[in-house]
Amino acid sequence: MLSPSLECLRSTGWTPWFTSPHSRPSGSLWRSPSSTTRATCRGTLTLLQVMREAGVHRLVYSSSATVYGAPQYLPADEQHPTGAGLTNPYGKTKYFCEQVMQDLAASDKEWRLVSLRYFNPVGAHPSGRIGEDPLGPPNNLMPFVAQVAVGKREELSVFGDDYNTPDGTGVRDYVHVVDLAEGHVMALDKAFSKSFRGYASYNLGTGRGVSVLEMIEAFCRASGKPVPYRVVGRRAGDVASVVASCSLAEEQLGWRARRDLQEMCEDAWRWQKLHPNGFRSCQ
Ligand SMILES: CC(=O)N[C@H]1[C@@H](OP(=O)(O)OP(=O)(O)OC[C@H]2O[C@@H](n3ccc(=O)[nH]c3=O)[C@H](O)[C@@H]2O)O[C@H](CO)[C@H](O)[C@@H]1O
Repeated sequence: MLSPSLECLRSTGWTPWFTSPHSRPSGSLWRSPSSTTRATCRGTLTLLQVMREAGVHRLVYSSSATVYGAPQYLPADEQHPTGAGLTNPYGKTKYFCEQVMQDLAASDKEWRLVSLRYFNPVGAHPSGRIGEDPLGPPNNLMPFVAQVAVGKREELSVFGDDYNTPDGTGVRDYVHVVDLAEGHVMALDKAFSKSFRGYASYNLGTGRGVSVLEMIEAFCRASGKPVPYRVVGRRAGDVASVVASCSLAEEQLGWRARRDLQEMCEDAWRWQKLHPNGFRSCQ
């Protein structure tokens, strides 16, 4: 199993490797926690093993704000404890992989490992040609809202309005996918910089919290379409608020999110409107 990957790594030699979440997780991860663990942990461990065998030591890793669990303070910075009170299996796998990378970096000074803790990636490429195409009903908020706006689904279920937040609905730090992509370029620069060795993690968010109701309102404004919704019970594993402190990424990577909520909604809507059936609409 390892040999084709090993060959590929050896031939490229210097290439840093990314590993991404196997899919946008959420409700589905509760239905099959063991496959989430298998896909995320086994894939990362195999990749690290193959990299070591091939003498490739640079990696930009896709981690998640979920490693903070229910945050003890906000905005959560990189010093915030991780691993305690994790609310879902996906967060546990990301925490575990981060721990393995820290141990590797401590055991061998050749490693240069950069872990990016994504907050809530949303939006689409501004061209409207690349966007999110969930398989089945979307588990995450923005793609669901987009499918309601385009008429594919009747209404959104708002998971709880009794949280300790300004309007009672969950607050998250949504970040435009293009900002996120730019964060990866900066992280690559870091992995290649002469002064960097070992392991570092960075939050990628905006530092601004947005509630579910604010998101619905912003999407209606961007699309000019209504988004009917109904408040239902809380979703298992959800926390009230998660907001990033991104000053470390700004200081050490030179990265800052530049796109606001309106732009996230406009770009997601452009993609959804042009591709009501996702990538199948491209054929
Ligand atoms: C519990 C859970 O699975 N958390 C995952 C979900 O985080 P999040 O729960 O942060 O993201 P999300 O987009 O699923 O939900 C954002 C907010 O919208 C609310 N909401 C969401 C969908 C919906 O149909 N109605 C609704 O009200 C939800 O309760 C939350 O307050 O996605 C992240 C990636 O982006 C991480 O993978 C998290 O592990």
